Amino acid sequence: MIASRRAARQAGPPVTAPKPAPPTHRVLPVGEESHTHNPTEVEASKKAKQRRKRRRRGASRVPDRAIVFVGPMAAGKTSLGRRVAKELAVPFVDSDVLFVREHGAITDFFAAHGEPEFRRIEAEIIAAELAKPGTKILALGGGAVLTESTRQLLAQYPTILLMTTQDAVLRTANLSRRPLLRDDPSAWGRILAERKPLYLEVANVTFRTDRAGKEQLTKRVVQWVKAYGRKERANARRSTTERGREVSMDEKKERE
Ligand SMILES: Nc1ncnc2c1ncn2[C@@H]1O[C@H](COP(=O)(O)OP(=O)(O)O)[C@@H](O)[C@H]1O
Ligand SMILES: O=C(O)C1=C[C@@H](OP(=O)(O)O)[C@@H](O)[C@H](O)C1
Ligand SMILES: [Mg+2]
Repeated sequence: MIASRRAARQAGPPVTAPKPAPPTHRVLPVGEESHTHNPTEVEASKKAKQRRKRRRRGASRVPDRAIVFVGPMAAGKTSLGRRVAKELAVPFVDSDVLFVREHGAITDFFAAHGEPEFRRIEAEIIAAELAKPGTKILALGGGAVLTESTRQLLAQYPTILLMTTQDAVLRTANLSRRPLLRDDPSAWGRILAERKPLYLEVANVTFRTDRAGKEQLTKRVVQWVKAYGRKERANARRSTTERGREVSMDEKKERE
């Protein structure tokens, strides 16, 4: 054993086969590190770094809590919310998806337990999700605003209302998964009329989803979210400075 170790020391480091030269025109996947001096790869790595920096800067402008989507059934909360989350590189959560995961299909649940029980569990799911820290996009079901405790909670979160028309909904949406529309699609307008004041009460901004494509809307909503975050940060900085000034004024008075 000792002899063989000595022999190994004398033999020097193990000889390995030379590594194959890196391919010269490999396009690096986004975010992959590179330690090569190949000019193409160095350039690609620089661009990936810049992209990551931009994303970090973008994320830092976004409010540090949930950004909530509300609005009538099939207005686009789930589909647009998911796109906006992807663009901002933050998690996406849908309260209906959380409900279905725990309690099964919403239509079946309505039939077996009724709407009030659905609303009770829905409100619990939303409150629990809002209580978790961190930035995320949270899409609610269309009737979530019927619950007063949910409306009160939403006052503390940037809330985006997506609005559309019955014609657009009947053209595009799959109504079979929505128990309130399944048997009577034209109930959409009546339900909206009842809920509209509640949507307006909780919303900070409204976007129409029947007047623009998903891509354009995603960009506009992302811009709004970033602007909201910037304003909020500027206000927080201003009030900290003002508080600082108040303290120093008090100290001054005490010294006099
Ligand atoms: N501009 C748009 N923004 C969002 N959704 C749209 C738009 N145009 C059409 N749609 C379609 O409308 C439907 C909205 O469904 P969904 O996102 O589930 O709405 P909600 O979650 O508000 O009930 C989807 O089929 C979606 O593809
Ligand atoms: O408006 C409503 O009362 C409902 C809307 C649905 O969500 P979407 O608004 O995502 O369709 C879902 O929560 C449930 O079917 C009840
Ligand atoms: Mg939805």
